[in-house]
Amino acid sequence: MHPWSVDAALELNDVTIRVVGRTLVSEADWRVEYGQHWVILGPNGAGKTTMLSVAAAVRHPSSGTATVLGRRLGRVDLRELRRCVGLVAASQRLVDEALLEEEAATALTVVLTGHTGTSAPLWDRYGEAERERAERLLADLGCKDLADRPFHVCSQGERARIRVARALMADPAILLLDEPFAGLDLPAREDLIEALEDLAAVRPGLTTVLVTHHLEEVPATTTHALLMKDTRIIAAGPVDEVLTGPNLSACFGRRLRLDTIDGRWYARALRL
Ligand SMILES: Nc1ncnc2c1ncn2[C@@H]1O[C@H](COP(=O)(O)OP(=O)(O)OP(=O)(O)O)[C@@H](O)[C@H]1O
Repeated sequence: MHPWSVDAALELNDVTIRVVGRTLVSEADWRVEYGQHWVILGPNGAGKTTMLSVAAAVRHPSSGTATVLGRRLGRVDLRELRRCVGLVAASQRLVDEALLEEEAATALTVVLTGHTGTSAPLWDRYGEAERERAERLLADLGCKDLADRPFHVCSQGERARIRVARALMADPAILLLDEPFAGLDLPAREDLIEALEDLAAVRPGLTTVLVTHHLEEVPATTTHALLMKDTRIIAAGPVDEVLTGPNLSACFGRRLRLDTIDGRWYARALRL
């Protein structure tokens, strides 16, 4: 298929993002095709979350153009566009979890609120079909048995998977995950990675973008990688071409060695 004959899931051309007196992203060119699975890596403050906020139709470029799901930011109603984008970000709660905790909402209820994009459940909007869909999504994320468990008693790892199920409830064309592994212990991290790998198999059309600091957290199903440093993209493309020792060393400013085991990536500092 010719790249110009079809809209990309995401397309940034020469995008710069400035806030008062500060540049957060400089001259970014990035194209994500439907069905691709990207990881964005880079040191603290490199601009990863800012890039994701453009993809989530939360932030406009200060200059350049950004197209999300074929719609150009600045020309469309962002709220409408945001409904087509699933976002899981600890820093940007789309759901008032405190409220749901207070009401002892179950995991299933939390997922159902993703259908209406609301903090509280709107029961008259959920029928049998939505209920079945929410149960199926919990099963897809390996949380089938949690449906009736109050969300507030679920472990951090379980909550992380329930949040992904909630984000998928609106049937987004693209799923954005900003450090979804933060605060998870090793088994919970591995469970979430496995759930994301299973998701890629079950929903081949879904496009995903994951922001993380750790190579160990990159799912084996990842197809493309983007490395950022000091507001700039320093490499972007197929994962095998981008995730290399020299590229990661340049990105993180340390001499790193990269190993792959069972399709996953591991990095450590080179010792002399
Ligand atoms: N609204 C803002 N005003 C001023 N500076 C900001 C604003 N938002 C972000 N920044 C700064 O821009 C830089 C890039 O932020 P961003 O969150 O995109 O980085 P990141 O790569 O996701 O970092 P981390 O890995 O630490 O989460 C940071 O130094 C941050 O402090």
